[in-house]
Amino acid sequence: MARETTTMTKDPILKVEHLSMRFGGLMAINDFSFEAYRGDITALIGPNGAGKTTVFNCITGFYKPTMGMITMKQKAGKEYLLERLPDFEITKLAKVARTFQNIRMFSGLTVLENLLVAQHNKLMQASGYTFLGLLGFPAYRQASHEAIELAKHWLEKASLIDRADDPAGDLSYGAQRRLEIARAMCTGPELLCLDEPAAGLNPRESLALNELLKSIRADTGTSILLIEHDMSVVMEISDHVVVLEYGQKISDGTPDFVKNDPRVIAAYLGVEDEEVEEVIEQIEEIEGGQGGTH
Ligand SMILES: Nc1ncnc2c1ncn2[C@@H]1O[C@H](COP(=O)(O)OP(=O)(O)OP(=O)(O)O)[C@@H](O)[C@H]1O
Repeated sequence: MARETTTMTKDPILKVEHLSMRFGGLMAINDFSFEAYRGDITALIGPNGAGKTTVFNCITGFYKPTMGMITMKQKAGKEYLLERLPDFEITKLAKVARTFQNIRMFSGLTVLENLLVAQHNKLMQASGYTFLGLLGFPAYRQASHEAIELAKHWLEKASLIDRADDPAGDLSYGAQRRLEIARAMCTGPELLCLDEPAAGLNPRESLALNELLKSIRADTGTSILLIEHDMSVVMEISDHVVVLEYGQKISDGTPDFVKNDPRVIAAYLGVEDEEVEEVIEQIEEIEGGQGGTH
């Protein structure tokens, strides 16, 4: 497995160690370890069926791994073993939020209401888990005002403020994807996990997504972990790329390092290990040939 060493001095927010996940006779993830660094956009890539979504489901509590340890280290130093937490506590306590490959939102609620539902926990707490909200209790009124302000903030960021009162189901596909990200940001995550955020987007929507993710990284310092097939998105916005093939890590480093790694090139071309060198030689020949024409 190829690994670049320059990233090793960074501060990890997420450590996945010796993760394995078995489905009956299928070992979907086999002794997989990697780290995501604080403040980085980390991309998890690999061919279809490599195990990316399974890793995500283990991190976010949808699956309990067969083996392995997943440690989330918050900014303030507190650590959580995610494989031991139920999924709702992974969001609430560990501050890990996620979006899904298939968009999940309340399409009959307005765009703004979707972001308020995401802050339900905070509002319930302010109501003392009783009817204090109905009585206009000051602490509840304050929390409710703050929830609306936070929702508006993320609607601005996601370029959706003009659509705040429209039903979420009326938004275009690309706008729904941005709404999902805004909704996840309203839970105040330290780690935002995005499952194929660019899937089905046209080039203009893809560009808007890139800008949103880069602004989240720059303005909030939130770390982002994403699964993505669209290499233009991965190479444009990622600080760090981890590559999976058949449930095992085959490469780990910067986008430049990974895209030039022979194992990665071979995995994407679907060749056997013993053919890797041959494929690299062919690629070099082609690149050499192209170099002469520029
Ligand atoms: N719940 C499950 N039960 C049985 N097998 C599963 C389950 N979830 C995933 N798998 C299998 O585990 C392997 C990895 O699947 P996974 O969806 O994690 O891959 P992926 O890299 O996300 O693929 P894609 O890029 O196509 O979404 C596949 O062989 C898949 O069929």
